[in-house]
Amino acid sequence: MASKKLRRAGLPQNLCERLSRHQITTCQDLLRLSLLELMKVTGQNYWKVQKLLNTVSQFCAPRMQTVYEMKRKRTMNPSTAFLPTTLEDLDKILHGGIACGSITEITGPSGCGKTQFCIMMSLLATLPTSMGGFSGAVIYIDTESAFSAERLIEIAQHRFPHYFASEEKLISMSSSIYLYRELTCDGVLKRIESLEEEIISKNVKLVILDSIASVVRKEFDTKLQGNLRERTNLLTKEASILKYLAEEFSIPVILTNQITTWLSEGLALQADLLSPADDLSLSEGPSRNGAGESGYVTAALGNTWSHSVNTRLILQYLNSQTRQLQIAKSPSAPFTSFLYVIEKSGLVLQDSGQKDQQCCSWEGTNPTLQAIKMQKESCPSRRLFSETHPRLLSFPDTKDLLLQLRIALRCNELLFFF
Ligand SMILES: Nc1ncnc2c1ncn2[C@@H]1O[C@H](COP(=O)(O)OP(=O)(O)OP(=O)(O)O)[C@@H](O)[C@H]1O
Repeated sequence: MASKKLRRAGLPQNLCERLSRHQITTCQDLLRLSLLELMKVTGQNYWKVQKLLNTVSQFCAPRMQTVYEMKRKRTMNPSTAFLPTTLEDLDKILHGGIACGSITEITGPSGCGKTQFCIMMSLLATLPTSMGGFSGAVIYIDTESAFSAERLIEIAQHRFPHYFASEEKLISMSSSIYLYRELTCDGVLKRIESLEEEIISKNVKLVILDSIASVVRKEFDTKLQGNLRERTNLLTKEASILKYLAEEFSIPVILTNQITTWLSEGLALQADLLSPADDLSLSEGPSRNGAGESGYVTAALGNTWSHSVNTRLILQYLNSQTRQLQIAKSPSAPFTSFLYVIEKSGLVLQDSGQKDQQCCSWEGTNPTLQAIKMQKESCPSRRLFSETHPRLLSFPDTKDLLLQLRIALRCNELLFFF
């Protein structure tokens, strides 16, 4: 990764200092220079500069490893491969919890518990290894000013009442969570770019970005020409840095995302404006299944972004109390869903009697249809958006429909409207 700091490449200290006086601090800065320029800034001869270039190139080139090495590392130290969520059944299906070395996205409508999940995970990462934690620090990038220190303490005291009985433990836990409030895209990118050194110096074992979508959606109106490309470039850059950090330090990276409702003909409505009472079904991927379903809810930020995340967990409402957690995308776990509630101790899965856990094979099935089918089966009383709002979807002019829908939502007059 070219943004790696030269100081980490094993170059002599005096050379690093000399280069930094010329604003050359990363591999990228150095590799951009010609041999002649390098000879000038380093004061070294042609051969030494050639050697320097080789060292730096090798340092930032991606390293190859065999599957055997990968497997051996995980077998030798299985507790470092996953961060347990302490939601037992979920951990079992995920082979131990949130995977290290990759990006996990938590997506869902507003208020369904994404931030609660992140706060809970940040607490869990600080726990000692004997309790399933990573005994490390956490970097929490908050783009919505949603993080609550009081809530963190409440979850800690109710989830682990014995361990957090003393104030000392609470202080130690809360001092290992480093919170950054970044309210602009530029701020988020700069923060992500500067994480490498912090991860090393603070012994960081988990990075959380809550949420990736909010700043991006605020700043990029994708209806304007060129904005979509710029937004995709930014997201791809952020994803690639976060993936690099996850892999390089073998830590989990958790991001939250919002949802978008797609109506027919590609018109999108930001569904995070909607409340649970609006009873929108949430499915992963497009639900145009030929049955005339022209409205669906999906994770925001588009298709390219969807490919950037390794694991996607969807949180959604079933009713005002009970919610559903779905493993919607995972390289190693099947599509599964669980029921959960949010309590003082954070997210709690419903007991096995009420648990809504179903596994299915993806082979030979359309994942979208499978998701919709499972959702219908798991809660027959809930119906798809297109079923509950047939008149809405047969509205002749989609632009007009969208306008009316937005007005109805703002005026809280959905019932009247329908
Ligand atoms: N102390 C608590 N006890 C029980 N439930 C709580 C408590 N605090 C918050 N909640 C629940 O958590 C919900 C808020 O969840 P959260 O803040 O994680 O939403 P979110 O998915 O991050 O939403 P957004 O996308 O708008 O940020 C509340 O609606 C409430 O149901």
